[in-house]
Amino acid sequence: MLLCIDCGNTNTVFSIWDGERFLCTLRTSTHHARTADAYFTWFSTLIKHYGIETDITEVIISSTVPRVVWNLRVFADRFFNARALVVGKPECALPHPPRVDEGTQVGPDRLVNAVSAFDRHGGDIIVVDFGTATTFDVVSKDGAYIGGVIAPGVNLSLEALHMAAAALPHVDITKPQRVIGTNTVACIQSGVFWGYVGLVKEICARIKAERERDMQVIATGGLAPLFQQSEALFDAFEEDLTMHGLTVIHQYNKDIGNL
Ligand SMILES: Nc1ncnc2c1ncn2[C@@H]1O[C@H](COP(=O)(O)OP(=O)(O)OP(=O)(O)O)[C@@H](O)[C@H]1O
Ligand SMILES: CC(C)(CO)[C@@H](O)C(=O)NCCC(=O)O
Ligand SMILES: [K+]
Repeated sequence: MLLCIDCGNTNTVFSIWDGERFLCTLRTSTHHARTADAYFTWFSTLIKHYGIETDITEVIISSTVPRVVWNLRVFADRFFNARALVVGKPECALPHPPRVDEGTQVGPDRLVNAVSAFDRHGGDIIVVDFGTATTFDVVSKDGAYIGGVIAPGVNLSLEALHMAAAALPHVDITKPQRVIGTNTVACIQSGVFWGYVGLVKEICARIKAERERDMQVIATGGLAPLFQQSEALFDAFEEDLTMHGLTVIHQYNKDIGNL
């Protein structure tokens, strides 16, 4: 079995792939100081709680936080006797190398999203990922990541308002019924919710215009369904997009004899 680890700036997600389906998905907050032993304590407790029979022999990691990789590698090595494949490292091959400016370190989560979307839908795709940042990953017709857009994440924008303005409270995102807020909370929710609806529409329209073609828009990340409620911003929502991409990249490295 393959353990897929997707480490974002806010949350780290573990998912076990048995070759046909994901047996479970476990989420913890990202802490660079968490040790391999601490990961295992947490992981084994939950696996036992859910009564999952696991036989993990392989591990793949995507991490947007470089400092956590070392402890995750030790975790894979110590507890599963596995040498982890780490996306973005030279030893991890990708089906299509990214076409970006020389010296650019594309976020591994974005590379994984591009591979995943191409595997499921073919090329000419925009992936919108609502994580710590809201990212747009542009996938060419032949499946390469060719660039994109990075905007502040929804929760980050809400947090920034609260942090910077003494009179603004912490607010959770929700879909407001109206645009004109008649209290502070409603005003903030309107600004962020409708602001992001506009941001997604405008950026996707401009990407399509720049590429001079229609493109499918695939959304992922916990907040995507909330935004889809307003109007059809995306052609599809795929909760497991990044995890699926990790399985595809792992299989690709096996197929080319890299593992
Ligand atoms: N209705 C909602 N209101 C507020 N937050 C939500 C809602 N639905 C999901 N979320 C949050 O969205 C986030 C989705 O996680 P996701 O993995 O997409 O990104 P992240 O963990 O925030 O960022 P990163 O992957 O960069 O660490 C979770 O933190 C979850 O608590
Ligand atoms: C943009 C984030 C933070 C989104 O998780 C991540 O992909 C990242 O750190 N990227 C590095 C820069 C880039 O992707 O161009
Ligand atoms: K993510």
